[in-house]
Amino acid sequence: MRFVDVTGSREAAGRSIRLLDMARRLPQLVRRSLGLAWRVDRPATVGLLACQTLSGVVQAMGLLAISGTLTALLSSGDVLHRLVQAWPSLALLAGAAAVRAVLGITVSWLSSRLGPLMTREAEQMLLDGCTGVELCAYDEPDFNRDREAADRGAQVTGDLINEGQDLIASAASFLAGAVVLAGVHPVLLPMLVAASLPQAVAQVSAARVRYLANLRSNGDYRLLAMLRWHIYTKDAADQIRAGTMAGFLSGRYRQTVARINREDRAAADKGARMSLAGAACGGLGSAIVWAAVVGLLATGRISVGHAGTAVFALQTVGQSVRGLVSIGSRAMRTGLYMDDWTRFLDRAGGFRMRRGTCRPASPERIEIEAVCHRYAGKGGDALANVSLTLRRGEVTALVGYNGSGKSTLSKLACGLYLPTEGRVLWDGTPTGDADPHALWQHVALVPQDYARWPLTVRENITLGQPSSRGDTAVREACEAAGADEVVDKLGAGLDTLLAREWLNGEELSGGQWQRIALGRAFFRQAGLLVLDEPTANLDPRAEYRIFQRLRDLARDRIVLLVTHRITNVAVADRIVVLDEGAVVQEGTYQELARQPGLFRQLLSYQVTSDADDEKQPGPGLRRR
Ligand SMILES: Nc1ncnc2c1ncn2[C@@H]1O[C@H](COP(=O)(O)OP(=O)(O)OP(=O)(O)O)[C@@H](O)[C@H]1O
Repeated sequence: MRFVDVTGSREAAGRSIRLLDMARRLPQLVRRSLGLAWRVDRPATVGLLACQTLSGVVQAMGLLAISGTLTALLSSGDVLHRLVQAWPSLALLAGAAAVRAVLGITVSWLSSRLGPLMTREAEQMLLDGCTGVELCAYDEPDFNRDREAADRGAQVTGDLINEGQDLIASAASFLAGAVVLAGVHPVLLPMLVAASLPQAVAQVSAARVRYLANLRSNGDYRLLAMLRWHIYTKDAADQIRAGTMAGFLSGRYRQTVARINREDRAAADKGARMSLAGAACGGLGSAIVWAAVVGLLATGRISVGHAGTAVFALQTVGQSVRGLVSIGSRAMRTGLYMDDWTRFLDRAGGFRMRRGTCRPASPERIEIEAVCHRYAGKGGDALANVSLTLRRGEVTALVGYNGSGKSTLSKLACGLYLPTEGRVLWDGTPTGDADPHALWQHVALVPQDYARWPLTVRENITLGQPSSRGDTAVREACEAAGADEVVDKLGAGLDTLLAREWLNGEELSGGQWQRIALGRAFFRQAGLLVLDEPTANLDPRAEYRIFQRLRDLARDRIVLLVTHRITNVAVADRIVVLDEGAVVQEGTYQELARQPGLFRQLLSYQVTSDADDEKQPGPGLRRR
């Protein structure tokens, strides 16, 4: 059981991390991190840049002060005279150190302020991106994989500001040291950079190895997240216990963790070997540079004071080159994750809603014309050549076996899916040409798996869009759905929070939740009401009330009802029977009940099972 990256495109991207590639992309990364920082907090971004620039300048001044101090101290004359001569340089040195310390603290304060803001902003942008994709995106494995990768990218966005800042600091420090070193003797700087190259190559290679290992474990990380969710949330807690599944699930978890650990260990070992080889070559290179300094001093090409300055400058430049490479490779890895995030935002996984701009009115007629629909990755059509007209004032019922395409057809009527072939027309406008949000203003949908929002009852009914009539409208909708009885028993009425796990929250039964879900559909003044198995969890009295109300509701809207309760579909003006994605019968209850066909078959099963129920006393009756 493993999630698989079908295209392998991310692995290919990971393999492309090379030193030159990194050098090319680092400025991009810094720019991108600064761009996001600018978006969330401009003064802090300006402050950061100013502090870093100042810090580099101060460091260069400090190095020059070292040169001045050493030259003064090593010159001839008595000690007091030499100290007096060295005094201004010493003061500059101390001042530079103090200013750098203050700047360092300011930089870390500003970075810690910006980092979390950037992460939250990146998450928000991702959420906005997700709500703007076509519903069919969720049926595509690639979309789900890209979305999860983008989520990880959003999480690490905040790290990039620290890494970006460290990079700028190392670059400033490198520049300061390089200027001073080049002043001491021009041969030293290129020698030092050449000596640092092996370490740079090793560090980048090690970062690539770690990123690729992480990429290979990506599917396993997703699996762990899924298992964790099922193991520790309430949803399946009863079934894990009653089904004694705990051992099986944690065994699966352990197996997956073991796979990740194996990958991690192999990457860590390989990375360490690379770093060791790089460090050995780097050490040899450094020894050559130091030997060059000694050679220059011995041959009188540089003074003792300059040699002392070279020592400090070499240390500074060496440290900053190592910093540039190690932070650079870390930033590169973060950048690859961030690439996943930006790529997702740019294309919304390739599923951004791009429909028309027509703003349809509340529909009088919905015409479904020769519609075929095929889900992603499926070999056959869920709907094949379906034609149907839904009219305001009518209740149309869809019936058929499981998987016959009823829910798919209802979602096409709502414009949630666009048909792969054929058209769905709202008063003549194809759903693909309409502004989707304007179209959904006219839709009230109770799907089979309705959401149980952890919000108050009121918000669960209004979906955060209260009407001008306030609670009166909410109460009317509750009454229509039979949810008034539920609300009356709740401690805080409409203000009750429907989330048991939170303080003062309440839990509802399955049927009570269904009444709330119906209440929210009745509250919405929408021209199309779609009820998919609206009474599956209701008791017979509540079910009776709902079906009684349907006729009233249909007076000024189109009602589409999907149900397996065949005896109840008599309420519908028209019944459409689906079988394997095709319409096989259409007519009134009386017409279809008389004709031989699937409807009569379905009806006979239900009537027989109802009659059997009547004949066979329940267990309680038998006991008596
Ligand atoms: N999101 C999806 N991705 C892929 N296939 C899907 C998806 N939703 C439904 N299907 C497939 O489409 C076909 C029709 O499903 P649909 O949910 O429309 O049937 P239904 O008649 O509503 O079934 P039921 O009575 O069980 O609710 C089924 O074969 C199902 O497997």
